[in-house]
Amino acid sequence: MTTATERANHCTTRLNLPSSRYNLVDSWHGKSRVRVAKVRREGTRHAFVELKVEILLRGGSARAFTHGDNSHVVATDTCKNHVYMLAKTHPCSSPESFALVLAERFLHTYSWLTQANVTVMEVPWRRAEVLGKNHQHAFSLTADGSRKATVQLIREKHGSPTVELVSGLNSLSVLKTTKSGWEGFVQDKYTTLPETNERILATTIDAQWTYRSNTISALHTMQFSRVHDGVRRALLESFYGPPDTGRYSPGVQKSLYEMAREVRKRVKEVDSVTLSLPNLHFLPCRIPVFLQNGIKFEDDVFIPTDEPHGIIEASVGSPRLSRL
Ligand SMILES: O=c1[nH]c(=O)c2[nH]c(=O)[nH]c2[nH]1
Repeated sequence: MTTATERANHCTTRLNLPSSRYNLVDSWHGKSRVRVAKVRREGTRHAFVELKVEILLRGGSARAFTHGDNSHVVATDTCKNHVYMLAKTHPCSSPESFALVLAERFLHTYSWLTQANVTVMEVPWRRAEVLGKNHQHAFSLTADGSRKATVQLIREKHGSPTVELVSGLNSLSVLKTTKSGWEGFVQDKYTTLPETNERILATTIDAQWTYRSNTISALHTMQFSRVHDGVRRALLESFYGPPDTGRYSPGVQKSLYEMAREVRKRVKEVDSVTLSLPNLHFLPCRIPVFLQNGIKFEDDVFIPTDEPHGIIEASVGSPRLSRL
């Protein structure tokens, strides 16, 4: 679920670095893609959740790498078992809460660990609707974006552990057929793209956000599902614009900024928002057979492409977070 470089960035170095050139600098291990599903039964009405979990543990196991001494290694198989054990008692109602409790469980159980990183992705099953009614126990898989949470829990020498929680909404695909353009960009001998004030705008939103309150006790009482719904609504409503008129977008960059600002404006718990928006091009269909037959492109027939695509990313947060 994460790349090795992301994991390396994640596992901030707290080791005493060895002086020799080829010593172990840092190490961690864990289990990836642990899948678990939970049914919560409230009478005949069931709730269903499927999670994909990744665990990375740091601390105490350097000698397993350098000397083959596994005496302080929690087997990756054991890591997996903790996921199922927790699912038995935890409602699994939000990836954030599950990740937080799981990370705490590792630090609490194994005293030599200095850090537990847990990422939980929720598979987007939604309650089925039949004849306009919510079904009691049937679900369908949607392409409506999925929730993700990453918790980094660090044991401090004195006092309680510190925590960093990043929530995410991934792969939420959106499109609008007008009220989008791209003009005024650099023109030089390499430029071939014509300017336009009429085009399709399509993207797949990947959003990540951090929280203003970053203490374990504040996070334990946070209503993550309400926050998530608020973030989703802010992103979508900002991208779409009002239903009757829409809102003109002069570029993905401006849309992204407006979307992120809308999240911060509406959802008070959110601190910084990072958005990654691919620009999924729908090319005007001006193929030779159209031209030969005198058929004009009238903003009607397009050729959808997914490769290559533009990629526009930015973080929006308090001024103290700004690097620009
Ligand atoms: O909204 C856009 N932003 C860009 O940076 C860009 N670049 C491009 O070729 N088309 C677009 N569209």
